[in-house]
Amino acid sequence: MSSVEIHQMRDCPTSAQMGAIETSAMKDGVTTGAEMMRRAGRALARAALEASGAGPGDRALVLCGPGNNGGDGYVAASALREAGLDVQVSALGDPRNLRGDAALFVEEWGEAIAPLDPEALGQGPRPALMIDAVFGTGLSRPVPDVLPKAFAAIRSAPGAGPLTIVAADIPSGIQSDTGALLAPGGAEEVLAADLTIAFHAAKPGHFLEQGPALCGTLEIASIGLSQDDRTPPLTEPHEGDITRLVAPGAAEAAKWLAGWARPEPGGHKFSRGHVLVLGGGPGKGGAARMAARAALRTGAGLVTLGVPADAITENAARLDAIMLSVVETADDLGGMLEDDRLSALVLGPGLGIGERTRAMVRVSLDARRATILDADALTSFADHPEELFDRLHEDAILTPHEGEFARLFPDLGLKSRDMSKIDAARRAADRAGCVILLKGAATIVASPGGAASLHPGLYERDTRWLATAGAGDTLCGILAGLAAHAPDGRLHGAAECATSIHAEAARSFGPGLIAEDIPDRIPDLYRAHGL
Ligand SMILES: NC(=O)C1=CN([C@@H]2O[C@H](COP(=O)(O)OP(=O)(O)OC[C@H]3O[C@@H](n4cnc5c(N)ncnc54)[C@H](O)[C@@H]3O)[C@@H](O)[C@H]2O)[C@@H](O)CC1
Ligand SMILES: [K+]
Repeated sequence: MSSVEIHQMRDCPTSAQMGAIETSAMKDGVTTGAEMMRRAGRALARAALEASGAGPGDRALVLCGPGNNGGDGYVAASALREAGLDVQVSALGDPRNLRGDAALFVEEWGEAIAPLDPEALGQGPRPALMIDAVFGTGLSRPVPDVLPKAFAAIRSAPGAGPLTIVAADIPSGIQSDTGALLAPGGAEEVLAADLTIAFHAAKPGHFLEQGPALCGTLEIASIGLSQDDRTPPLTEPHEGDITRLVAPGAAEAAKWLAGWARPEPGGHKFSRGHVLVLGGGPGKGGAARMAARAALRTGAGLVTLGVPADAITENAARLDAIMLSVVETADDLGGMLEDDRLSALVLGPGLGIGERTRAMVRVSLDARRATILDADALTSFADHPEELFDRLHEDAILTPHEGEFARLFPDLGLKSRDMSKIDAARRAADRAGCVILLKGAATIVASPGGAASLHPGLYERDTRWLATAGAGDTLCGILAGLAAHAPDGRLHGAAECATSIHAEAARSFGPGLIAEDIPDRIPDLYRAHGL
């Protein structure tokens, strides 16, 4: 199978965009619908044979739906038959109603097609492999109850060996644009695949909400559509509204990191940027110190921590290369910002919630530096988010987790949104007038105007060890370290790169990771990428 690893720069199209890509390829004579379906179904069969280890004489079951996803299933059924397996096909809906390419492959299959009947399927024997080709990108409403019932019956049918379930494009029930599971409660366990073969590109639903829990392993199969011409230059925000999938592989990461993080030859510390991290009072300094250390490790030439006078002694005892300044009030901060070599600001980690923080955010934003707002700097505006939005500008970035995001954008928060996480971040970026980095297992970076990228900390880029106290503070610091010497208006690219550095640093440490470990992994990461 011509699969590619997911950590390459790729488009991550919605269902409508996927349709448009296919239509334009057919119009341009690149391929035909039947050819795409044939490639999809054959890739599916090959992957299923490989994943299950099944061979001639083994039983295979193919569940086919009422659309083109079902068409892929009929191709796979014929291919598995050709490979010598004992294949049964079971269909949701009447296969005689299928039109176009799918109908062609029903004819090619030419054998019996049983209705999707849980009782009959539960009698066994359980197959060695099953292909789920019921719904793909066309799922538009909750799946009928018969589907999870059929999956449950097949799983518990009598049989000797294990069952491998392979999903065509996306597990049936997962909405391809949002990752939401459109199925009755409790269906997630029965509908889960061991392997998902996504066609042409990974879709948002593979990374968002319940998607990752149901996909198993994710592989991408080419179906003969050209891939490359849409990929934008590295580090530039993506024009248009196709989400960019950001998880660079080694070669791309090297170029990317060189562009963002490598010092200029003959430069000096000020040419590498000066980051100011603002911190809170005594006993509250850990988060800001971690952000500061991450900024320095990432490549800022200088980092200063600004804290109230009564927190100086404590911080001085913990810091060496990082400088300390007394910043009691917003006026003190305004004074410091007269030095225009201060190029990036971090406000939020451990800063405290309230008027002091709000005043410092106002002064920072008015100074028009690269300004990263996180944690307490966001929560301080929960009651009056418009006051924040009015001041934000294109050199500012908000880095909320879902909880902080919901405080600023209640209608776009996880519990109330009726759109994908990606579109929620896009809307928020438009409303706020700045870049939004919305954290999670899939992190979204969105800019006003629609550019959006998705960084998947999932599948082979699993970052589960990042779910630890203070990890977000180090992300702010990494971002500041890059933004400190990034050209104006390039925060989207800096945010993509920071998310990757953060994730890769965490992954390279692995089990037992705590936030303090993250900055100190960065030198190895840079060296490994030839910086
Ligand atoms: N040319 C193409 O369009 C190609 C499509 N491909 C496959 O086709 C899929 C998309 O095909 P379609 O757009 O036909 O969509 P699907 O096959 O995913 O499903 C759409 C069909 O299911 C029905 N449906 C949707 N939700 C339902 C529900 N909850 N209950 C009952 N019926 C429901 C719709 O009315 C429609 O008949 C992709 O995921 C991919 O697997 C591939 O074969 C490559 C080529
Ligand atoms: K499917």
